[in-house]
Amino acid sequence: MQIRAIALQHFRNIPATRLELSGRLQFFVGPNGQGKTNLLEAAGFVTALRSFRSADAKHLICHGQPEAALAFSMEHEQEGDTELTIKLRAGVKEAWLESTKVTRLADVIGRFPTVVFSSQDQQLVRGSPGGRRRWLDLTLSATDKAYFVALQAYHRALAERNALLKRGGGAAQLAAFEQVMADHGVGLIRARRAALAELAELLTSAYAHIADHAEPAGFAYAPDGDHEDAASLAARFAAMRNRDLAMRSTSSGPHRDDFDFMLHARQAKTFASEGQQRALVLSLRLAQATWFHRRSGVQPTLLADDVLGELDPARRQRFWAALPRDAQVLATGTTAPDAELGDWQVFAVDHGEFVPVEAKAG
Ligand SMILES: Nc1ncnc2c1ncn2[C@@H]1O[C@H](COP(=O)(O)OP(=O)(O)OP(=O)(O)O)[C@@H](O)[C@H]1O
Repeated sequence: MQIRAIALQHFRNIPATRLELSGRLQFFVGPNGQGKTNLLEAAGFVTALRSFRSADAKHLICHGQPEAALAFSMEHEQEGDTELTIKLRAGVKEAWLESTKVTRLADVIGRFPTVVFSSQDQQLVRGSPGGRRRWLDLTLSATDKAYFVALQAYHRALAERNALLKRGGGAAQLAAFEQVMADHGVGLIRARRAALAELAELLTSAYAHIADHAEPAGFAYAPDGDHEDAASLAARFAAMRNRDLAMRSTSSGPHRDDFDFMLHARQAKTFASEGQQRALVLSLRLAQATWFHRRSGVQPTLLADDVLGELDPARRQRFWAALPRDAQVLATGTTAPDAELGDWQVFAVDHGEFVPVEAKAG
């Protein structure tokens, strides 16, 4: 997939802009706080109609404006030239594919894959389980509609059970929601286990490209209760009922799953060095890109937010060499990219304005 044009209005600090993107490599250069990440954040919207850094859409609308608009023209391996338009208002998000309104997220999620490489990614290794779960759920949801549907159904039933627990609800009603959660929950556990096994192989191979030494990398999946079938998961929910009534929320289940990053069969969050953790999360994003491509046949657009600057020159070269040759890359940095890293279309970013920088002659 290649994004050929991006038009934004009142998105964060970008008043109005239309960028025509030519070729495979675009670089957005400028000092801190000018709007480089905002542009990548907008581009990332095409995958799941949401921001990769803010859960709350109201932060995305330019201060003092009632709404923001984002429009994308994309060349797509399977769908040809496609236009996607998104409008954001306080509490309201609407999207159109061509001129057809999108009514279900399931119809677009993952059709336009992007992968973000962010300087915040080390939080995936070191931070709370919620961030890792969100990453895994998005990676699976984007390539497996059944997973996305099961995840939604599980979370709907979980929300209903929690509401009932707060009201001190009866056993029969709780059991009904537990059955729905169990039916969908076992599928989530199974899919997560299989995906992490496949992603671990991709992670090890990407890590070997980026790091100085090839080291076996992977994940240790820690499901919050390992259940092979719905009956055993339902029994677990039932067994927790009294405790959950006292806590007024569902204390265990797939919504509490976690996994650790492993390097050399040791927990990366405690044993890996800063540099190893950085190489690990870059490898994770490469693995995610390969996963998307393998599953959908669509080459994701890569959004590299100030990652080149973080790497020493040797790793920068290796990272670059590890990217798929035919992937579009939108990258940001505070200094212009090295010429040897490719033939970039460069835009200077200044207070939300994007100005094409002419390529130097010769
Ligand atoms: N809703 C909003 N309305 C107006 N401006 C906003 C809004 N949200 C963020 N900003 C502004 O956007 C700017 C941040 O832009 P961005 O995060 O893209 O920076 P950047 O160019 O990537 O910088 P860095 O190199 O520091 O990462 C800040 O000046 C911030 O005040």
